[in-house]
This record gives sequence, C-alpha cells and structure tokens, in this order.
Amino acid sequence: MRIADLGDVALHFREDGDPDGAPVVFANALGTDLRIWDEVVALLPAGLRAIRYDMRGHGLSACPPGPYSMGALVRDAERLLEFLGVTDCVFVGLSIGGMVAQGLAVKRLDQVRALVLSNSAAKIGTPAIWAERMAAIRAGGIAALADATMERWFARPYRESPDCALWRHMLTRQPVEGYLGCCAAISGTDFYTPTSGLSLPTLAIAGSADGSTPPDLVRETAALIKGSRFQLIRGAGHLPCVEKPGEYAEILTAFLKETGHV
Ligand SMILES: O=C(O)CC1=CCC(=O)O1
Repeated sequence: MRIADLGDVALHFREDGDPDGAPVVFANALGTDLRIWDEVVALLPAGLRAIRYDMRGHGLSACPPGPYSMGALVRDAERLLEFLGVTDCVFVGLSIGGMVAQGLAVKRLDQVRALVLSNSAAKIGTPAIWAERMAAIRAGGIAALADATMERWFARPYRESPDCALWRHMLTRQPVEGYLGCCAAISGTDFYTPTSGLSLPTLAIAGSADGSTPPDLVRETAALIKGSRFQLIRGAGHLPCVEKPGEYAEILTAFLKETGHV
C-alpha cells in the first residue's frame, strides 16, 4: 500500500511490474477504486511499470470536502506523476478517469505520450442529470442507486454472476462525500473545445451495453482527437476492464505496441 502526500490531498496508489519499465497509468471511474484494474494489469506484458491510483474521495485516497472541480482532479494526476517522476506515460482513464486523461493531455503533454479513453467522453451527461443523481444520493445514500448503477456497469450475464455482488459492495462503500464531489466535477466539465485541439495517439474503448457512455458518445469524442482510433467491446457495459479483462488487456497491449511502449 502506498500513499502520495500531495499536501491538500493524499492519494493511494499501487505499482506493479518493472519499476524501470515504460509507465502506464490507470485512473478509475466514479464509484470505483483501483481494484477495477486488477485482472487487466495481471495480463499485461512483463516489463511495464503499471501505476494505478484511487481518485480523491474514492478507495483509500483521502476524501477532502466537496464539491471537486475537474481542474483539481487533473491537478491530482499531474502531481502524482511528478511525485513518481513519471513522464511520457500512456494514461488509461475510465469514464471520469478518461476526463482526467483529456485534461492532463491538454495541460501536460510532457507527462503523456498517448491516451486510452475508456468508456469516456468530452462531456458526460448534463448538469440536470447530475443534479438529480446527487439529490437522490443525498436522500438515500449510494445504495439507493446501486441497482441502476449495476445495469449501467455490466451487461446482463455478468450482472447475474456472484462477482457482480462484490463490485456492488465496492460502489456502496465509497465515501458519499467523495462520490458527490466527483459528480460535481463531471457535471461542470465540457472538454469538447480543448479535446478538439489534441493530437496524440489515442485509443477510445466502448462497451456495446454501456448505459453511461454509449458507443456513439465515445466514438464522437474519439473523432475530436487527431491520431485516435475506436474499439468496441461487445457484450460489455461501462466497466469492460472488469467484465471482459482478457479482451481489454489484448486491446490495450496491441495499442501499447503501436505506440512503441512495449
Ligand atoms: O453512470 C455511472 O455511474 C458511471 C459513470 C459516469 C461517470 C463515471 O466515472 O462513471
């Protein structure tokens, strides 16, 4: 277990693989923590430095009072990479993690060589949708939305598996303040214009059954970036790294080869 004390926030992170290897950094989705990458990281080729962290307000990272801004989340990633001495990484961000990836690439191209925008977009939902979700959580806690969240996260066969119950626990045990803080950050983010100016190797991944960031939305964001390509994982929802880790790792490995990272 490792903690980066960044002053106003302490982030929990984990490193696997070769400490001298080419860095690949993973940022998690709303309501999740770094365990969503467990199976994918285990399937990556040897020789990489795989770094994953819990976004503020999630997992074992500190949970400062919200609301959070996307600028603060991007700054967390930037400072974590500085803390670890990482430059030139492939940054893999899922959903809100993919928004952080876009913001980081706009701000610190020296830190990022290539992006993986997994189940993410330049803008996710609308302020009204996020306000409604936040009100429901304030009234009933995260558990009140757990069934609906499982429907967005996973396609039906996986939803009926015993593993799904474990991921539900992960969701409902996230700090409410951290979850709401990140909802506010997503609600206030529209990266359409800054992301349109990006030009770097980018892989956009979508799940055919994703109820949060459907394939067309992910494809639209990919189309903004010069040097991007789009890949669909069939039969997967919003967390294909959990639901289809083998396919996800294969797709990611092929991209890492294309970018010369392995
Ligand atoms: O809808 C969800 O809960 C999934 C999600 C949206 C943004 C994010 O990071 O996860």
